Amino acid sequence: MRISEILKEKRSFSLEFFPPKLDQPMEPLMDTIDHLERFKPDFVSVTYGAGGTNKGRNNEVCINILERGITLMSHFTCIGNSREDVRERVTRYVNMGAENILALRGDLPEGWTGTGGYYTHGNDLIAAIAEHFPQLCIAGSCYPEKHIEAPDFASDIAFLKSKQDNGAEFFVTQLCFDMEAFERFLDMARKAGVTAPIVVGLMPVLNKNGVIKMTSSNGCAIPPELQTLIDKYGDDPDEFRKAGKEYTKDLIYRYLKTDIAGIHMYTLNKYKDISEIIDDTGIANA
Ligand SMILES: NC(=O)C1=CN([C@@H]2O[C@H](COP(=O)(O)OP(=O)(O)OC[C@H]3O[C@@H](n4cnc5c(N)ncnc54)[C@H](O)[C@@H]3O)[C@@H](O)[C@H]2O)C=CC1
Ligand SMILES: Nc1nc(=O)c2c([nH]1)NC[C@@H]1CN(c3ccc(C(=O)N[C@@H](CCC(=O)O)C(=O)O)cc3)CN21
Repeated sequence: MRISEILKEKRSFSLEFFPPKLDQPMEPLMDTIDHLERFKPDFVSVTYGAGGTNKGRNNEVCINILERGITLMSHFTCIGNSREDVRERVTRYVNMGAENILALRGDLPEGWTGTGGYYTHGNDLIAAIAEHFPQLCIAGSCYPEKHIEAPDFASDIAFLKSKQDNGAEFFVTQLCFDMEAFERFLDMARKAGVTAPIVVGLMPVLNKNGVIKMTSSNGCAIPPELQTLIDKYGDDPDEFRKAGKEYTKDLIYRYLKTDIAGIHMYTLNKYKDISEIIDDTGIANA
């Protein structure tokens, strides 16, 4: 199903998985999906390896999701893809039966200054996919705390608007723990004419290093409450996870009070804590 159609009817609840590295087995991920399938997510996304290291695994996981009858949205990036590569890979993806795609520039591999491919940014990739694959529902990404490379908010939001103009039908946000920043962003985007639904990308707080790595590499703030958690339980992974789950649930409640189109939760390929968060907050039944 096209996700844009789902978003017309309800607030979505969705999950994100990443393919295992090439030398890792598929079973743990399959086991995770087996466990999380019962929540009947409106869709699931599958990430796409930077530098193309696990593109093959992305395909495998996508096929599996479709075989399960779950609505799929694969990530797809410009990194290292010529014009022909994009045409070929997206054609293969459409032929699998997929109807949705998250079109991204992608993370630049260490030392790179550009995508090393024909397209240079999310917005031109979106335009190309929209032109050649009108049957696909295209999503783009957006940045409540602005993209780390963007010089200012105004330009980042102008590029966001151009993604919509180029054919993106909805957006998924970067992780954001700072609710005030999020509300400001939402306001700015709407004022700039971004009318498409905005689904929140949500990173569960389960592991100190994961949180620090993702926030610092993406230029996201660690609000005082989260910093307190790090200071208090940083040396005790179990206690951190316990407190982090409560923090995550609270974050979800706060997001649900805002004008968002859905919650897209990173599963980090784990199911126990994720299931607990979904059960306790009831987000799967909203
Ligand atoms: N937010 C999300 O849900 C997800 C984000 N990502 C990551 O997000 C990152 C970037 O992907 P996108 O959002 O597609 O990047 P993007 O191309 O939209 O933006 C990247 C940077 O370039 C600037 N920019 C955008 N269009 C431009 C243009 N036409 N000319 C000059 N500058 C422009 C932006 O302000 C930003 O600083 C990657 O690191 C990707 O892997 C990955 C998965 C999901
Ligand atoms: N810049 C950027 N690149 C991405 O690939 C990306 C985003 N942002 N934001 C949205 C989603 C979220 N993604 C991710 C990817 C990894 C972790 C993470 O915590 N990884 C852990 C390892 C997890 C594990 O293997 O158990 C880490 O320590 O890197 C979180 C969110 C991928 N996506």
